[in-house]
Amino acid sequence: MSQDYTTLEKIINQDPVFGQLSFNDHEQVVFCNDKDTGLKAIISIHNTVLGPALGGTRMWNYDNEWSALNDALRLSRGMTYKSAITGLNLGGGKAVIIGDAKTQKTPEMMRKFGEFVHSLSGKYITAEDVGMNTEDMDLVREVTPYVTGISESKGGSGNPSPITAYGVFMGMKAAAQFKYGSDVLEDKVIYVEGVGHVGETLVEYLTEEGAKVVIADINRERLEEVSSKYRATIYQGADLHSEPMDIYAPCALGATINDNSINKLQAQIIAGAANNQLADEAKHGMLLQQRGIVYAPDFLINAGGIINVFAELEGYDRSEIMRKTENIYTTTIEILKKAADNGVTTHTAALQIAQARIDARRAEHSSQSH
Ligand SMILES: NC(=O)c1ccc[n+]([C@@H]2O[C@H](COP(=O)([O-])OP(=O)(O)OC[C@H]3O[C@@H](n4cnc5c(N)ncnc54)[C@H](O)[C@@H]3O)[C@@H](O)[C@H]2O)c1
Repeated sequence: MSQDYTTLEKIINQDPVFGQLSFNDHEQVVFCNDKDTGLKAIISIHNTVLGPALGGTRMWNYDNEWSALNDALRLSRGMTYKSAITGLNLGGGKAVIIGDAKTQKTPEMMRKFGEFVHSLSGKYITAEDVGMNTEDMDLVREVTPYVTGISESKGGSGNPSPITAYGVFMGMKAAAQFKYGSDVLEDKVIYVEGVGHVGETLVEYLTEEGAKVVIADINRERLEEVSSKYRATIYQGADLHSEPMDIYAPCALGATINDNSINKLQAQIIAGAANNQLADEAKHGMLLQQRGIVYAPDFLINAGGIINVFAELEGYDRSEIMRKTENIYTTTIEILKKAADNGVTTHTAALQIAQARIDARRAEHSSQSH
């Protein structure tokens, strides 16, 4: 069941914190408030069984605080499974800052946020997400070592988005191999929704391969820029999800596969970078399965970025990062097959593998402590 957190009555009638549906065994949630800088942030630590909770910080002008909390909870849970399925020794965490990244973000705010991250002593390690860039992470680095995705000039690995895009491209090709028996994307009509850091590089890969790429974004400047660079067609209509297409690549925010969009979708494959694409994992995953639409699980195919920032912690080796990211192709094929063989949704198949790894590590920990 998807959660409706938009009416006050519904919020009051549910237990407003631990009882809400996005709360799913999260270990710790930290509310960060600083009047001087205007910082209002939520750090959500979902799980640290496999290692410290690593996940980016998103700055977004949320409709309300409830919506921000839900985003943090859902995103941090996704990070747990992303790292687990990718074989990284990391837990899942994520932070959100409430506000407009264009007009409200200041260096003072970023440093203050860094102090809150530091107060968790490494249990949570941050990075960039929507509304953040490497310069912001450099500011956080001034006050805490628990940050990744800092500039190359400062010893970091820089912007992880191109690697994320490469992983999404690999996942998309794997889904095409599974669906069409060929992973060649030439002439496929592919809609990329959101041409920000990841979307743009994905468009580059797709146009290089000769796909017919259509792009959509709420930011007109981005559209013009990406369109002129890669000769991608700008979507002019008002209802992208109902357009005839082969592949839909959600690369903006989450939950675009929802009650409104799902029955209109004409794509045969969904493969994109956005986190939490399914508004309701069980229900919408099942509907996609019933409609024969191959859904490449988001947390599996968008793991390139976390592979990249993890390498920053472990010692940066670009060729190893690219190899691990390329491996998303093989893992995606395995998961799509597993889902088909077992009659479960692709999301469930991926989740089961990730959960098994966490459970095994938890069992190891508890046997060691007895
Ligand atoms: N950057 C990474 O390495 C990385 C890694 C894993 C997952 N992701 C996820 O991928 C997605 C994109 O990340 P990014 O770093 O490219 O972010 P970004 O902020 O650079 O780009 C997002 C783009 O989406 C556009 N957008 C927002 N709402 C939209 C809407 N309703 N319709 C169309 N366009 C819309 C924005 O204008 C922007 O251009 C996010 O969901 C993020 O969480 C990113």
